[in-house]
Amino acid sequence: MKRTGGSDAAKRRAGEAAADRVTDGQVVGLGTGSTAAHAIRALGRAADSGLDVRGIPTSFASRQLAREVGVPLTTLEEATPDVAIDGADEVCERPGGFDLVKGGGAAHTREKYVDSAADDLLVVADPSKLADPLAGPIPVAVVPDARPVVAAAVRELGGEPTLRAAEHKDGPVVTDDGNLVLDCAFDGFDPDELSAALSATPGVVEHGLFCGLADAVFVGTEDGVEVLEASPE
Ligand SMILES: O=C[C@H](O)[C@H](O)[C@H](O)COP(=O)(O)O
Repeated sequence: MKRTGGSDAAKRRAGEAAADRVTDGQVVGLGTGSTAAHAIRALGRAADSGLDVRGIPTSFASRQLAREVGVPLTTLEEATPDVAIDGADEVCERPGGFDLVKGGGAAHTREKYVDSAADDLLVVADPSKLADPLAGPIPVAVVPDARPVVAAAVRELGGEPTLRAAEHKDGPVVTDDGNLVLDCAFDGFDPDELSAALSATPGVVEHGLFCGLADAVFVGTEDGVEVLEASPE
């Protein structure tokens, strides 16, 4: 579920600090959400000042924003991202890295394959996103016809699925790829085990657990940015 606790100034500091890590000639996975949007805007300004950068968007929204602010775009067919900058709904440190819950904006399917393809994943967040342990719910994108069987499988795993409703239309949220989202609440879970079980469920397109993918987390605060680097395992 989308957490809305952090201030926009904290999100901006995180986004700008991560964008600052991008170097000339790099291809950047452009995450989705209000925090990643600040990184995209910063990359637009950097491109304007002469930085050679190309972005691979993870959603309709990040593509639109990148176009508006002047980040040149490319695709996974043409390039591999050197780095991805993406937000998160929850961040929890683990040995050797971080576990994330993503998908509050229903973009986690594209985010997962773009973030996974990047050499480095930089997460941008505010302190309200730090969690230990992860609490969820876990967004699960499903093929629309498969919703009842995926919901039954989630209940078998001990979860309670809720079809995500759209805010400004009657009916459910439909993802950029035409899928539905089940927000699945669990009363405590092991991220690796749950991730594997959800990935193995027929009808699941992608889920919002990103285990061990992130290399660093930029946490914007009211007066600066704290950078959490993945600790050695
Ligand atoms: O589907 C959306 C994404 O996973 C976002 O990166 C995540 O929800 C965080 O968004 P925000 O920075 O707006 O809190």
